[in-house]
Amino acid sequence: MILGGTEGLIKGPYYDSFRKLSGNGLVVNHGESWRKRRKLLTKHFHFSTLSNYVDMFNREINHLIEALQKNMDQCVDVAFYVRNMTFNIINDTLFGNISAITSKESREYLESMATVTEVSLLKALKPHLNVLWPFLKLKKVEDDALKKMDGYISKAIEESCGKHCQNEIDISNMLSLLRSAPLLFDSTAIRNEIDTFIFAGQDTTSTSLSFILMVLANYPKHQETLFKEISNVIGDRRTPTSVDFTSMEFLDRFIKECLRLYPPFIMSQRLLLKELITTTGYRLPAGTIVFVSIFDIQRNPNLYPDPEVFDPDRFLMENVVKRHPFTYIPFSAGPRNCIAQKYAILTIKTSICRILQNFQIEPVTMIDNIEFCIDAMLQVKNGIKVKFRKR
Ligand code: HEM
Repeated sequence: MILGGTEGLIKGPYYDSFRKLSGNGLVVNHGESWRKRRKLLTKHFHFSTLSNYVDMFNREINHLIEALQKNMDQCVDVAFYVRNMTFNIINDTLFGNISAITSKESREYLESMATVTEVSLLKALKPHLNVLWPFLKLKKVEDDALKKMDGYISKAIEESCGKHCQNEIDISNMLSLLRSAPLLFDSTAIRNEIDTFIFAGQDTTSTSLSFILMVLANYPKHQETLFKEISNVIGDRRTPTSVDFTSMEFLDRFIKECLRLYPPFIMSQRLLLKELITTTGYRLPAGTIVFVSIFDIQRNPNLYPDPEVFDPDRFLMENVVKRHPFTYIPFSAGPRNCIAQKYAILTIKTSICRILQNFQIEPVTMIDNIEFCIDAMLQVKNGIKVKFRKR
């Protein structure tokens, strides 16, 4: 009722501190402004646009593979490599192919975003800090990081416009799409939306990929099954296309089971504008703040027996039909679900195929020993480490 209905369309106060990062971008916006923007931006993630992305994904994944080859047989902290790749992919998606940005500037942007996210999370968890904020040293740290991010976005927008914005609207270039609707997006709104998409898309995808690599390393039998499926479908060709994925049934179930156990975005929060009475008779008055714990729902033993056991068969069709669709919500569900779900899954599938075509993965971080820690995304204490061996 909360995710699927209209009562829970507004995000709760937990999100307020993230407004510094993304203003009134799509994640925190609401009402008519959100509806109109969502409608326009949905075009960008239409299936026909998505298939064009696979070439770009493959190009960026080549760089990841080169970097991993240099570190073969060593203990590798996967987040570092994967984050760079997902950041470059999102940049290409937002700005088209631009070259003026150096890898140092990208790294600084990522570091600044991590600082601002950390500070925002701190303020969300300790709201009293907002009152003291102007007097704290952390304010300067936050302001400096925001300034660096702004400089980066300005430079990227300037180059992208010079290269791509003079012609007709190109819906596969998000900046061009945003600029095509000046009444909806003035220059501040454009920057807010760009920050939103980097913020919403970067860490979520890289966190998912890091956990998937950890799972692959820990379950060699599943890794082999997946490799055989990839070899059967792609054969001798080097790079997958979006059509190939329609025949990779195990890959699909494997990723779903990973996102069930390790959803990067662990909790959503909503503010109820109207009273809501649940089917079991609870009365939630208007103004109630509702936490929806994605992590707990997906590990609820009543919905998933032996929830901690990794079993991709849970996503065989005959098992899926027995569950309510909202028992599996790594991308949330209902009108405010993830706008880029198909895009993210395509990024993940392309990356996993290419990585397994090149490497065997061995565990360093053992699943039985991991400890989760609180962050904006699901995280493991001490990071996720694996070894890549030549296949
Ligand atoms: C595996 C990767 C991803 C996961 C697990 C994920 C998960 C989610 C979830 C759970 C929400 C709902 C948040 C809430 O209730 O507050 C959401 C919303 C959103 N996501 Fe994703 N996401 C992923 C990738 C991406 C990517 C790659 C992008 C952009 C390129 C993106 C853009 C957004 C946006 C803009 C929203 C807000 C939609 C709205 O409220 O209308 N996400 N995502």
